[in-house]
Amino acid sequence: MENAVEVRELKKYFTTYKRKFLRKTDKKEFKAVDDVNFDIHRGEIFGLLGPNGAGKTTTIKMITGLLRPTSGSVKVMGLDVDKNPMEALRKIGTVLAGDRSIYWKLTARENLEYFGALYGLDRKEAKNRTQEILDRLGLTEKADELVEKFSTGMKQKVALGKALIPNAPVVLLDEPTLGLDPQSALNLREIIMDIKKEGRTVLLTTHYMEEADFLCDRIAIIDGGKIIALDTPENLKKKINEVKLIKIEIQKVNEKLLEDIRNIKDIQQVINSYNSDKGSYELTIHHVDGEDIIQKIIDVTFQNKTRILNVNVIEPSLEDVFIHLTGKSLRE
Ligand SMILES: Nc1ncnc2c1ncn2[C@@H]1O[C@H](COP(=O)(O)OP(=O)(O)OP(=O)(O)O)[C@@H](O)[C@H]1O
Repeated sequence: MENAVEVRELKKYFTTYKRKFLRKTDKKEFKAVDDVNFDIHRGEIFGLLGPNGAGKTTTIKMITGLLRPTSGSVKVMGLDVDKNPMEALRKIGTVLAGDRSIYWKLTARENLEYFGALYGLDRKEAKNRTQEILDRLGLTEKADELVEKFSTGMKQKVALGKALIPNAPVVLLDEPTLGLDPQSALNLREIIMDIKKEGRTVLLTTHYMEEADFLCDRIAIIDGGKIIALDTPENLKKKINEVKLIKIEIQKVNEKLLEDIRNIKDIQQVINSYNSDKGSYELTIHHVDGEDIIQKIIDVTFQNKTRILNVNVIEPSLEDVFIHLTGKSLRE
């Protein structure tokens, strides 16, 4: 068996109702996950990326058995999650995004020992593994303090400890570094690399492209409930090699200016974002090597009475690949 996780023709349709005066009207079917297929190889770090509402959480919940699919199947280490839920779930350690399932009124040690018992470890094993994990996460000194007194980074580490306690072959981490300061995020990324070094498989969702680029062996990009690309970060970047990128920083922006730039020949996409540190706008412009393209952008901007503060020709990053494929920024 080569694959740690196999997802086949997975679908989750939700029925939604538009309410009118408390009466249910307008029944609609919403396809949150729509025929998703992928394999996660043993020992790899696999990233699942997508804009808000793309279907990541719904997919993950079906992999961990928290949600039943409308149709399709998920196998974890060869075990069908629907047919053998208990056995399959013993193969996955999980941290869900914004996971409040660690107990703030317990200490870090009590939390991990408790979850160890839930995963069926005997008392001695739970104690030993707890100590091992506390050491590894650098939490030993604070192990006997209440989690409620911990910083966000430390709470996140305890949550990661919860995913590690069952010593499962697959570890599922949903946004593990969300809201962490750079040092804590770096620290957590090193721990994720260590999990891989032990030969375990990691499924990771993240909003940080650089993190996905650095950590993941392969990445699936999901949008509108469908996988729209799946490859190594390098290959994904190669896919938009023919696309050139220009970033311009401008003082102000309006719809007409954006429209005028979009109408320039050979320009494919214009993404506008506000840089609150600088108080200026940044346009990322995707084009296919048009002639005098920078001059044309400058002319149009000038005609719209806007000052250009900076122009840069840049190499595509994974974030640009993502924008190119989905038309959206990951942090929109
Ligand atoms: N119980 C539900 N009933 C109806 N619609 C739902 C339900 N759960 C999720 N959805 C919808 O399914 C879509 C996918 O949601 P999901 O939470 O999987 O997205 P996501 O990719 O995890 O997004 P985010 O990055 O914002 O967490 C969304 O449009 C959401 O509103």
